[in-house]
Amino acid sequence: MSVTGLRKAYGTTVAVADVGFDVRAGEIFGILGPNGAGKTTTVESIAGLRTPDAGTIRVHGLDPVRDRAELTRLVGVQLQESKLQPKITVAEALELWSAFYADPIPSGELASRLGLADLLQQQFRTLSGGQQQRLSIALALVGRPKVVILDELTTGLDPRARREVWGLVRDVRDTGVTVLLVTHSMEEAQALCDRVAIISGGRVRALDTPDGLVSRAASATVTSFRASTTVDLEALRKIDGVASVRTDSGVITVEGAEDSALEVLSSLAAQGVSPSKLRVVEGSLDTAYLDLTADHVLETT
Ligand SMILES: Nc1ncnc2c1ncn2[C@@H]1O[C@H](COP(=O)(O)OP(=O)(O)OP(=O)(O)O)[C@@H](O)[C@H]1O
Repeated sequence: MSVTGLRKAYGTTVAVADVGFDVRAGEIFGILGPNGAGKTTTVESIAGLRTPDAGTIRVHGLDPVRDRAELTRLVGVQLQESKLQPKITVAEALELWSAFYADPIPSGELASRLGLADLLQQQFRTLSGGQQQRLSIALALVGRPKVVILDELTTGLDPRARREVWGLVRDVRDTGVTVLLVTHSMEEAQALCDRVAIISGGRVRALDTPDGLVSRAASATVTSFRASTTVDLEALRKIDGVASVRTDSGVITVEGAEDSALEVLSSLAAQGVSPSKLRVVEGSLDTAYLDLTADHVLETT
């Protein structure tokens, strides 16, 4: 799947200014970004649900606008907050969706794959958040798609239900389906995605593996320690690659590039300071994300 030069404005608001990326077959590709970044507009354009103003999208060679009918057979979509009729049962929803496809996955098989077998007669309104999400993934998979689009899949789920849903998404990927996942959650992107595009202000700001994004960020390494003697914090701030130095309740924390910890330790040695409770940890996607999405606002036409 490839997206090049995608642009979409609503009136004077430019939701997507210029977005491009390639998604490899069989990967979980994450689209991460703050509210209003243009994520939903991007994936709904890929699904053929919105018409871009400019740009080229190809999904297995198909143009989502021109080849809409064929595309719907190839792409399964679970859209943001997809709500079904409250009284529809799980079995009825699976049957209804199956009717759209020539060769659907049999309902019983799909229900047991997604842990819905005991819930078939239950009405949608009585399902828990996690069960509703499992059903929405099932509905996205009914037509044996090659690509599934999942938009804010685990928003509002408790930690156990989120992990369960993540396991299901990995299972889907492991059957060869390409997964395009929109998320706000750094933790989700780090746990689940093979590669992540960070979108902000309608543009791709970075695209890499989660680990690659962390190591590229200004705060790839976080070094913290206590010291019984005074530390020259200015000397630490001047070290090449150090992004920030702060003190909180006697703990000094230095964030910096990947190799900054060694430099920090040698500066402490030169100052005659021996640190205690020394910790050196890898920065998280959280800090990388904040570095990469700082201060981007949407453009206007
Ligand atoms: N149908 C629409 N009509 C008018 N403006 C829209 C429409 N859809 C989106 N927008 C605007 O376009 C911008 C991008 O919205 P979009 O939903 O694509 O972002 P998002 O990254 O998915 O946000 P969120 O994380 O909040 O869902 C926002 O400013 C939004 O208000």
